[in-house]
Amino acid sequence: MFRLFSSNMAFFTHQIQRSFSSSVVRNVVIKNVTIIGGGQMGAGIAQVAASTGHSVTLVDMTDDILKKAMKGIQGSLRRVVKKKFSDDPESGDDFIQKVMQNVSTTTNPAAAVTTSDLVVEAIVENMKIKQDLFGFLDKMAPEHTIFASNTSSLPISDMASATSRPDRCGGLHFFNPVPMMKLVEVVATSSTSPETSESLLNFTKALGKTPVCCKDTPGFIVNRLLVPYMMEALRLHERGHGSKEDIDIAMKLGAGYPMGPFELSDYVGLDTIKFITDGWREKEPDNPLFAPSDLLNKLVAEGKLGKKSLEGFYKYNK
Ligand SMILES: C[C@H](O)CC(=O)SCCNC(=O)CCNC(=O)[C@H](O)C(C)(C)COP(=O)(O)OP(=O)(O)OC[C@H]1O[C@@H](n2cnc3c(N)ncnc32)[C@H](O)[C@@H]1OP(=O)(O)O
Ligand SMILES: NC(=O)c1ccc[n+]([C@@H]2O[C@H](COP(=O)([O-])OP(=O)(O)OC[C@H]3O[C@@H](n4cnc5c(N)ncnc54)[C@H](O)[C@@H]3O)[C@@H](O)[C@H]2O)c1
Repeated sequence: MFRLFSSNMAFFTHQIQRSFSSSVVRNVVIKNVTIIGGGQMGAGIAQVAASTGHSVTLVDMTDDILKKAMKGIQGSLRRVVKKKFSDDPESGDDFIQKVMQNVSTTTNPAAAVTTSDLVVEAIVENMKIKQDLFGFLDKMAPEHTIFASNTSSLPISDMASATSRPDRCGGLHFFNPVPMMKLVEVVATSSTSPETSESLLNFTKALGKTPVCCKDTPGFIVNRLLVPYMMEALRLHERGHGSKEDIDIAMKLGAGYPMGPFELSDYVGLDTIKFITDGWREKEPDNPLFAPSDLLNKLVAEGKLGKKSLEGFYKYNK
């Protein structure tokens, strides 16, 4: 009798746990966010999430990188409050202080995800490294945690396949500079659950951004159009058909772009542009849109990665 009772209890407890965990999974209200990678994108995402009241943990490989990221966030916030609190600088200072208090940093990703509702990875554009990270974090994060990638070009489904939660994986593709750019591409794979997509869409709206829904196709919407354009500008220059300065002026004044293609490539990072096109070319070697550029390869080999290394197509001051 007791055995029957206890086995029934075990059954009911199991059912309650299942329905509880599935309802948690269904309704993820994102409050605690872990961002992995404190480079230009990760720091920007952390800033925007913290500015909108989320509790953010920023993870990178060394304390020095994290210190630099926090300094960058503070600098960017100063630019934001200069506008937002132009006639009340004291409130601006308070705002910065509150936002900075919403961000903590660590070099320990396992500890960072234990209370996380959402993990956003913004590390190097390399599938193996991203898969290793997702596979590792999958074992550490709670069941309800959603994993999102900020990848520019890699299949989200391949990253999701490294986890036991493909239904809770998706893409959140932000644009550089994150505090200024209004768009976020929300990417669903064939395994992403509608509940996960909804949570991600609600999160982007809570950040004050405008989301668009994308399929898990190379470059989603923006990069599938923008990257071939930047590469064609490079090849046009390599053919001797225009100086980089003239091409930049032409696209700004003739097409209304805020930056020319060389300025924008430097801004994005030449290593990132190369990672993107090399990856696409591997899959479609004959597609002329993904043809390589000797000049891009040379600059990256020399460590001239654009604005972040103070030299790319152009030189920059610190
Ligand atoms: C490859 C990836 O996967 C996808 C991508 O991200 S592709 C890249 C997408 N990004 C773009 O296309 C960016 C194109 N460039 C731009 O929109 C603009 O040049 C820009 C917003 C970056 C800068 O604007 P611009 O007018 O040229 O320069 P600037 O005067 O310095 O800045 C304009 C305002 O933005 C603010 N701003 C610029 N960067 C900022 C930052 N990082 N943080 C906070 N504020 C910033 C400035 O404070 C300034 O404010 P103000 O109008 O009150 O003075
Ligand atoms: N640069 C852009 O304009 C842009 C725009 C949208 C998306 N993206 C994508 O965002 C991602 C990051 O790009 P970024 O420009 O910020 O690069 P970045 O080089 O500025 O920063 C990457 C950061 O990740 C850290 N990192 C690398 N491996 C790590 C690991 N295993 N654990 C913790 N930290 C790690 C690095 O130390 C570095 O600080 C890439 O996937 C890129 O394609 C870039």
